[in-house]
Amino acid sequence: MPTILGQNQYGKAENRVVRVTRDGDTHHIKDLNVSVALSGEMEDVHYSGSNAHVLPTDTTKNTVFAFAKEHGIESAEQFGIHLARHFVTSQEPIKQARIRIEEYAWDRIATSDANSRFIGSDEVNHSFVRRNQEIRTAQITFDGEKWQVISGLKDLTVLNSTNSEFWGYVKDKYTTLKEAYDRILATDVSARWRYNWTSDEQRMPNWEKSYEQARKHMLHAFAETYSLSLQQTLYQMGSRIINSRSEIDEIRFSLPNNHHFLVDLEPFGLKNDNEVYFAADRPYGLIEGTVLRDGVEPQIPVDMTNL
Ligand SMILES: O=c1[nH]c(=O)c2[nH]c(=O)[nH]c2[nH]1
Repeated sequence: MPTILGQNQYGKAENRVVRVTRDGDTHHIKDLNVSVALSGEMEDVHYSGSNAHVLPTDTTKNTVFAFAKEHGIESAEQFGIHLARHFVTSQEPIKQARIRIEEYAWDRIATSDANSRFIGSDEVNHSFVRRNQEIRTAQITFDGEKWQVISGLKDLTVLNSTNSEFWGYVKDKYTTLKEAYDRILATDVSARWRYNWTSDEQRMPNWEKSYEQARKHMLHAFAETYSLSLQQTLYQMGSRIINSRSEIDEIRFSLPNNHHFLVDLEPFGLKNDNEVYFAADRPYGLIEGTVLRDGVEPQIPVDMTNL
């Protein structure tokens, strides 16, 4: 049977680059995991083994580290833009570059009481503690003309200990769930949002500010929504971001419902007045959805877990 080559891409995955910027005694760090995927005129290497069009994956790795020195890392998005532009414009056979980045945030360690970090007086200039689990993500794609930037975060764990209900749902012969009028609502937010910045002609968003603001709106909407379902909360979080940030047109969420079940303490003669819960880790409800600015076409993939 004759065969032909289909979609293909190559590059170095998971380049772990840590960039220290020294401002006198005060150091700043950016900690990234950068994956490069290049595609273009790569038929020959697959069909005949000719490497004439192949920039080695080893070189793509070196470029990541060299660019960390040469350009610094202002933001994950800006760093990805430098890299994508470089690969597409410097190598004729390369027609598209996709850069995926995870960023791990670090906080400064404060050496006196906990409040000092707000005052800033006792922060150690060069000692950091990794910020819980939350990971920032960015995917930058460039085809020589058009940009697509999808930023996001994952593992942002949030919980409301009240203001959440779930009732009025469909009941069939397999339904045992009791209606809840005051429950815990908890999830690990995974979100990806797409910028409407697509060309060098447009003014580039301030990536750091935009990330902070998107995260803030998401958290505020989670906290402020009196929730009748996680689906409703998802939509509130998404629409708050779209309505507040003109540079973002689309946002997709994947929200596990981290169930907290009230423990029956009757056998011990104790009343459980919404105080003691069993935090189940699986199975979990998985609520996913996209919120779009009216009139725009969705572009974030339905299964965005690899982004
Ligand atoms: O917020 C919820 N949405 C659901 O669709 C659902 N289904 C369920 O069993 N519990 C919940 N909670």
